[in-house]
Amino acid sequence: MGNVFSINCFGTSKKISKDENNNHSRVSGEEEEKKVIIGRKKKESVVVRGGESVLDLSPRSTVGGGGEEIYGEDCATEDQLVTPWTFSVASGYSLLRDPQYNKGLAFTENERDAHYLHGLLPPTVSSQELQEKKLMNSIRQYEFPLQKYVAMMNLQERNERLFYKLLIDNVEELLPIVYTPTVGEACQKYGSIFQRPQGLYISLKEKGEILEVMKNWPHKSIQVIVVTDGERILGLGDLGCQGMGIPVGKLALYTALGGVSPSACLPVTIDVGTNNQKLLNDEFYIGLKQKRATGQEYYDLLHEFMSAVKQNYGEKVLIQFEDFANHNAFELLTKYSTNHLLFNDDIQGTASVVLAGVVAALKLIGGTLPDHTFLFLGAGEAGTGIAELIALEMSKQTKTSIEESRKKIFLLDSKGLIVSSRKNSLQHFKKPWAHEHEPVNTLLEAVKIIKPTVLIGASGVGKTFTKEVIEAITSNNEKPFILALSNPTSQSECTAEEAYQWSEGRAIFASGSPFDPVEYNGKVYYSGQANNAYIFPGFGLGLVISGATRVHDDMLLAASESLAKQVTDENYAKGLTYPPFTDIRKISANIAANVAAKAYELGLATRLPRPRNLVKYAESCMYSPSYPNYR
Ligand SMILES: NC(=O)C1=CN([C@@H]2O[C@H](COP(=O)(O)OP(=O)(O)OC[C@H]3O[C@@H](n4cnc5c(N)ncnc54)[C@H](OP(=O)(O)O)[C@@H]3O)[C@@H](O)[C@H]2O)C=CC1
Ligand SMILES: CC(=O)C(=O)O
Ligand SMILES: [Mg+2]
Repeated sequence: MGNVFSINCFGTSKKISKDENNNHSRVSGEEEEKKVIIGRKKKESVVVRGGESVLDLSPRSTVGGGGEEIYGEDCATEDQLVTPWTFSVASGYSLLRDPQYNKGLAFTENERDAHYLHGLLPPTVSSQELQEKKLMNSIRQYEFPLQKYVAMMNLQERNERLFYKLLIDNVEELLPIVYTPTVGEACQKYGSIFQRPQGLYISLKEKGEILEVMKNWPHKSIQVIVVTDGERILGLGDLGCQGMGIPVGKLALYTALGGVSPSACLPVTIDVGTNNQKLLNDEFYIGLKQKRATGQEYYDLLHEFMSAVKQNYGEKVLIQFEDFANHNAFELLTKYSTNHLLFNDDIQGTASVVLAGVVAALKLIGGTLPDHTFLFLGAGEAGTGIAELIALEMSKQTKTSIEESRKKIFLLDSKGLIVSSRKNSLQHFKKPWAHEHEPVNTLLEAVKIIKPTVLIGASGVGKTFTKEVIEAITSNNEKPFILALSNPTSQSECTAEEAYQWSEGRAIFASGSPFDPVEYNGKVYYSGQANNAYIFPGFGLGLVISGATRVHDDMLLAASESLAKQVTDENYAKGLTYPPFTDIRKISANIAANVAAKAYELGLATRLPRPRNLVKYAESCMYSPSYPNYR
């Protein structure tokens, strides 16, 4: 059996084996498979993969002027198949098609010369700023948000740095495209708009082989994984495998908003089937066409996944559970949070962002946190998660028990107010909220009887904050704080316009998906976006930079405190309870620093010694989308 030798950057040589068919096997090893073009070397170009350079095996020209095609398909027959990846290609052509390194027209003359790019690009050399301007012009011309989403995803697949530059520089304009609300529509239509796969798909078919499947992912140094099983995608229900849009979108925010390097992010969708009949009937559906696996089969697959993550990426990779249905979400969180670095964004990230909004809102609505009475529509992951963190903070402030603090917080589910007479039939996460109270069937009745000062919608059902509901809360409060958290916009409990109109301009309002400013009675009202996107990127960065081993509730409080502190007088003057997303990288660095500080304080940080200035350290760790210069 012959061998090809490659030279690694430390000057030693390493074998690339050939299999029995004389095909070059993939470069193996645990190193990051990171390609850095290090320049022309005589007639071969050289690619460094994870500290190892591989002599170019790219095609030579053939008689007749045509290039020998890269993947050897020309020589494939039905009997003799070829393996597409057995040829390692390092040409200018492949550089242009590698989103991690591609710069498009921004490749300089020197780079074009060094990397065989002449002729493959038109003569103009553009700046990244000009590329950005051109792309923003083109994106703005699309009529529908979904078209913009597809354009952005294509850009991400073509030129990663330019994608992040656009997203960072135009965050308020593009966040609603790559994230809620448009990502919701994208997930619904994922099968039809599907072009190039993004993220890692792990289905029941991979049972017993998840570790092997994970090794197919090109990057080895993963720091953050966002994983969904697609069963509760925003407020849109079970979208099965098409939920992939969510981990992809969340991780784009980890990079753009939190500065975690894109190659350290891994989006995962676990496909155990779907109970969405419309998708099962859809010929373009991309997932397993079967009903959802449940019970032991489901938990075994999840367990194999969790074990494979630890085995492949180590103890310190952060796992974010996202958009699982609540009948699995709480159980998975309890089961794995003691032995993995993980959190559930819908339960915990949302809690942290809403607590921050409430604390900030005190400047506008008055009183202290324990002075307020909270009423939730929705007692699932978001509702009970938020309620629990508010109660925790209240009991810290009042030095009373959490049971005592819970008495100021009421939740309604689809069957009415959660009260003690329902206790036996309640899901376990609702039980702590079963107050001694007469049954109440509707939200309107509950608002009238309980007289909340803060109303929080986390039901996933749009239009449930009716005119009567908002009038009722306004009649009891000079300034009611109303949060319509459900996503996407179609599921929002009310619109900003409705909140301001029906409260006659008195409500302080925030929502999960963004609303434009509203003009009412000659005054412009601004509403904040109460979305966990404010928290998870900075929260995750804080965990990563401190080398945290576990997530602790006090870290969620630390993130929340930091976010609330960053609301400025200028924001308050506009009625905002969250700072604008335009400052999000600074906000994330501060959140990261507060979370990391808490990790050190709790003895849960392993990155030692502790950096003295954690904000500066967080900033210094953040990914920049500017193009590097290639030798
Ligand atoms: N803004 C943000 O950052 C976030 C927003 N969300 C949004 O919150 C919503 C809920 O998410 P999540 O908590 O995870 O979902 P869950 O499915 O866990 O919970 C939904 C809850 O709403 C209740 N509900 C449903 N319909 C009604 C109704 N008509 N009246 C009263 N209650 C009702 C359900 O009742 P029952 O238990 O009886 O079925 C359940 O308690 C989603 O739209 C999601 O997009 C979620 C996370 C973050
Ligand atoms: C924002 C979010 O995580 C959700 O709506 O599920
Ligand atoms: Mg979510």
